[in-house]
Amino acid sequence: MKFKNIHFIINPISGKGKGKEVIRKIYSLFPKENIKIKITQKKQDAFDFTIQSVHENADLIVSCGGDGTLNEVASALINQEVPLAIVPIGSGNGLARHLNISLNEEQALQNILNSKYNIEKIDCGKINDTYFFSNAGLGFDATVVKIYSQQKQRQFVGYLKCLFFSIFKYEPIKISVNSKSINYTGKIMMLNISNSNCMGYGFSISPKASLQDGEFDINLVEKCSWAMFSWIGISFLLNKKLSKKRRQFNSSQLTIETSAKYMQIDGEYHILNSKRLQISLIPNSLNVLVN
Ligand SMILES: Nc1ncnc2c1ncn2[C@@H]1O[C@H](COP(=O)(O)OP(=O)(O)OP(=O)(O)O)[C@@H](O)[C@H]1O
Repeated sequence: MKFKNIHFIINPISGKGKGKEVIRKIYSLFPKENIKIKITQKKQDAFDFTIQSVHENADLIVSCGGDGTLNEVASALINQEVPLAIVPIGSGNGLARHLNISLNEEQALQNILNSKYNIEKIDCGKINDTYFFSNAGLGFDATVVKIYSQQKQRQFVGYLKCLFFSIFKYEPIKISVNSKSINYTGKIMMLNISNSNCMGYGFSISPKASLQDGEFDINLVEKCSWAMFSWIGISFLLNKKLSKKRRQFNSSQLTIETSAKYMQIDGEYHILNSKRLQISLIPNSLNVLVN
């Protein structure tokens, strides 16, 4: 095995408690002298444990959890040499899918053990003081995530239900977006900023997004009727533009002024405490094991 001091950061409740099963598998697969296991108990633990692991000279840090845990571990590794590996046990797993990491936890662990992955540098995103790795959004997708975060059914069917309920809850929001490629002020249905090409569950609204191109792939959907928005939803599935209300552009820097009270960041619900969002891409800032 290539790595001699692997630290596993495990969220035991991720993916309906799959984390506990992962702990057993790690102990059965990896030599004890080469590993350290840290189990999170609450939000922020994964971030703090990762910072600690860097100081303890870990040569690989493995996030075993969903997108929330992954966001915390990766945020602590920006501009550090030590690489990140992912054992995806959440529900969406957007970044892991983009990186072609096995969604079977035992296989993902075997691939780390047998050094099947390569180390590559990827771009990361920053919104004010918060990092993101997969995608972030304001408007409709944020409403879906907000409703999803309040319910217990954390699987695809649950997600579809939230999508349906969001149609009745959602109100278009006022926004002003400024970047080198677009200046837009008006009401929107949604604004999604993608670093990776996958939002979770294999679903993508920006299939050309690359983690290594130095730019975000951005989709802005202007306020429109629900019939038109549904049509645009179909355009996302077919990967065709189909409507002038959907604008697509690339940028590495954006400034947003918004009346929105919340947004989604890597599929997690975030309350906004500022009306001004400074969004920037940090190129080649994270070392990740990829397939
Ligand atoms: N022991 C714990 N008990 C309760 N919550 C925890 C614990 N450890 C971490 N958390 C928090 O649990 C939340 C959800 O974690 P995570 O996203 O990894 O799993 P998930 O919700 O199953 O996956 P996904 O986000 O892909 O649906 C995170 O906000 C994390 O900080």
